[in-house]
Amino acid sequence: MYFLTAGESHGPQLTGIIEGLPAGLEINVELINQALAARQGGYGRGNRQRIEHDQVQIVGGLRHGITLGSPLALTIQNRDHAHWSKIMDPISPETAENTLRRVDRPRPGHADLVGGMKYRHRDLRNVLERSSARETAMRVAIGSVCKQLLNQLDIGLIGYVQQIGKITCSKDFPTNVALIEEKIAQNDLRILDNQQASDIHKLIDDTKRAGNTLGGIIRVVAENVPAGLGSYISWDTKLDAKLAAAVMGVNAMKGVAIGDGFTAATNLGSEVMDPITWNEKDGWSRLSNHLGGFEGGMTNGMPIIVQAAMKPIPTLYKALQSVNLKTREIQKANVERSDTTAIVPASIVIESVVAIELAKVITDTFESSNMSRLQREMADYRQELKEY
Ligand SMILES: Cc1cc2nc3c(=O)[nH]c(=O)nc-3n(C[C@H](O)[C@H](O)[C@H](O)COP(=O)(O)O)c2cc1C
Ligand SMILES: C=C(O[C@@H]1CC(C(=O)O)=C[C@@H](OP(=O)(O)O)[C@H]1O)C(=O)O
Repeated sequence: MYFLTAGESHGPQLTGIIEGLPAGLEINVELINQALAARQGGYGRGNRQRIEHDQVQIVGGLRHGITLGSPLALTIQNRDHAHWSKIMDPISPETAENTLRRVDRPRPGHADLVGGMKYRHRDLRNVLERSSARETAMRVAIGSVCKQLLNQLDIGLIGYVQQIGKITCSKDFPTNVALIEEKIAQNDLRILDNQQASDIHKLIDDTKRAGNTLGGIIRVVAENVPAGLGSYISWDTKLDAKLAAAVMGVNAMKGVAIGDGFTAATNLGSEVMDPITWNEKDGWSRLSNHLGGFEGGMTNGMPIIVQAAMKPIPTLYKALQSVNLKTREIQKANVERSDTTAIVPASIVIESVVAIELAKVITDTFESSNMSRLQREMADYRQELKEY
């Protein structure tokens, strides 16, 4: 299975294609739209989200709500395009008015300067339109399709916010997906400990007032994943490596950890390895899960735990120093309308890319041209693991 996205932030639409989904997979479009709405939400977002009302259209690969096994094609309209139709016209030549509105003061921390240098763009809009995290809306739509596939194989997963700026949002980290869903539904920060919400709202408000931005840490948990997905055989078959690449592929991510991650490096072996146990009913298991569900690049049957560190948003309303591309004068960086923090939507994006990687490894591992056959194969495999 693989996927591709296309589309600019203020272009007409986002487009996505997923190839390699089994035929016979029931897709609930409402669930995709719910995930898209969740990605638009969260405290700390900028005004763009008041304009957009993300809804997916499925324009290929689906008939009567059931996949055909052909490529699934999805689109999401950019409502804001209506205000940018001249500047973002795909066909007509650039107008004189547009030339005056070129972006020429690159923002530190965004793709502007290096993207301009590499592709030799003189209008940095040609870079920022695609480097914008607007594209993550499509990854969430694709992720929701993959999550539905996983759910139909009894695998659950959820992403939530663990830390915002310097505030740690919970001391306990449960692995029960239903429990996490229940807790994060109680606030607009996707945090477990609702009592912290007002402190965090204040932190975001103060940061916004100061023209500054915040990052944070996201945690994703996947439960009931069978052991043995991925392989130790070669470096590029390790599933933890693929997850790390997918997570780092999300805009603004600066770190990925599996399980205890960097903390494992400072602890003793006895505090990090997860002792093995067995019982008749459940088969093989572990007494703890410091390794986040991975050994040898393979799932080991424990919940998968992935953490992602997101840097603060690069566009600062109190802009940092930059240099004008045309005049070479030192000037303040360009300010595009921006989020103060996007840690909440990013938690849904990270959940989505983890779902995509899990769906990929499953459809690549098992015979997956038909969903009920895949379900049968997966059930047989789970039974075999139990009896090992
Ligand atoms: C959901 C989400 C929303 C974002 N919103 C903004 C934003 O409003 N302004 C901004 O400058 N960067 C925003 N970013 C971050 C930039 O897209 C990102 O920093 C930029 O593409 C450069 O890539 P890099 O940080 O991965 O190096 C957002 C990221 C995500 C995941
Ligand atoms: C459009 C989205 O996020 C955008 C991501 C983004 C960036 O630089 O990454 C910059 C902002 O773009 P704009 O200037 O158009 O408001 C965000 O709003 C979205 O998440 O749907």
